[in-house]
Amino acid sequence: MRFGGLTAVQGVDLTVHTGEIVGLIGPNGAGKTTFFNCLTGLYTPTEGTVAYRGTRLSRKPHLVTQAGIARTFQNIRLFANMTVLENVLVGRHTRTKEGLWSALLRTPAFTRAEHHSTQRALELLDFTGLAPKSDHLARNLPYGEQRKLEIARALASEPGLLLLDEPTAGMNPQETRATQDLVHAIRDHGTAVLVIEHDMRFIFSLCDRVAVLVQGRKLTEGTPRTVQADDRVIAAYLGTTDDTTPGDPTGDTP
Ligand SMILES: Nc1ncnc2c1ncn2[C@@H]1O[C@H](COP(=O)(O)OP(=O)(O)OP(=O)(O)O)[C@@H](O)[C@H]1O
Repeated sequence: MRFGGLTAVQGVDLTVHTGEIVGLIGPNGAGKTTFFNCLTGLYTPTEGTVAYRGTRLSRKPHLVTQAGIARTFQNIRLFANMTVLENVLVGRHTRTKEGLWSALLRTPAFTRAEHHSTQRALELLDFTGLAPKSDHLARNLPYGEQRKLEIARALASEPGLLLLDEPTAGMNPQETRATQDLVHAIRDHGTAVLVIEHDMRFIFSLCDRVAVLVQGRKLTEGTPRTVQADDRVIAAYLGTTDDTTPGDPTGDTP
């Protein structure tokens, strides 16, 4: 993926298996979010294709969601003036087949689908611990619960792969621990998880595997223990690789 003269992501190949949590780490500007944006159709890669379960993915975000990939964003993107339940229901739209006319005419098929969606959304609120706040406006939730709601909304599309972009950013240690438990529970329910995060303690205790991006390329991939012990990873974070790190054109260590 190129932006003018800058190659933000190049030749990154990453497999996430069902029942696995994979971490994607790398210094600021390494291309992590760009990689997510290429996967989810927000960016059209200047070269290459994106495939999921052997099928080439559409470049339209809602079709990517329909194909089974859901995501959360670095900056929370909730419908602030809608309730918690309504936010999750919005996440169901790619899983409901009823069209505009059946909605306007409130056909029996539409009513059944609506009932099923509400049931499923309530189950997800239970699962994420937000059920007692289902009728609260999203904007009135504390920060940690807003992040949880984003995850619940993403899960509403019943993804096979969930992409989490910095899910613990701005959280206190208690909220971070709760998020870790939630991600484990999601994995245990059979959803593959790929997570970007700067909190290394969180990533190394959460993930089964970790991939490291540096200047848009995959530097290495392995178990948390292997990656933690890799001198090249430490050098990349400190900006002491042979190449200068992005955002540090002098190559000076911070
Ligand atoms: N829409 C865009 N237009 C131009 N350049 C972009 C765009 N999006 C990302 N970039 C550039 O691509 C590079 C990778 O950015 P990206 O946000 O993917 O990195 P990141 O690893 O997610 O960083 P961070 O950890 O700081 O969020 C950066 O140099 C960034 O400035």
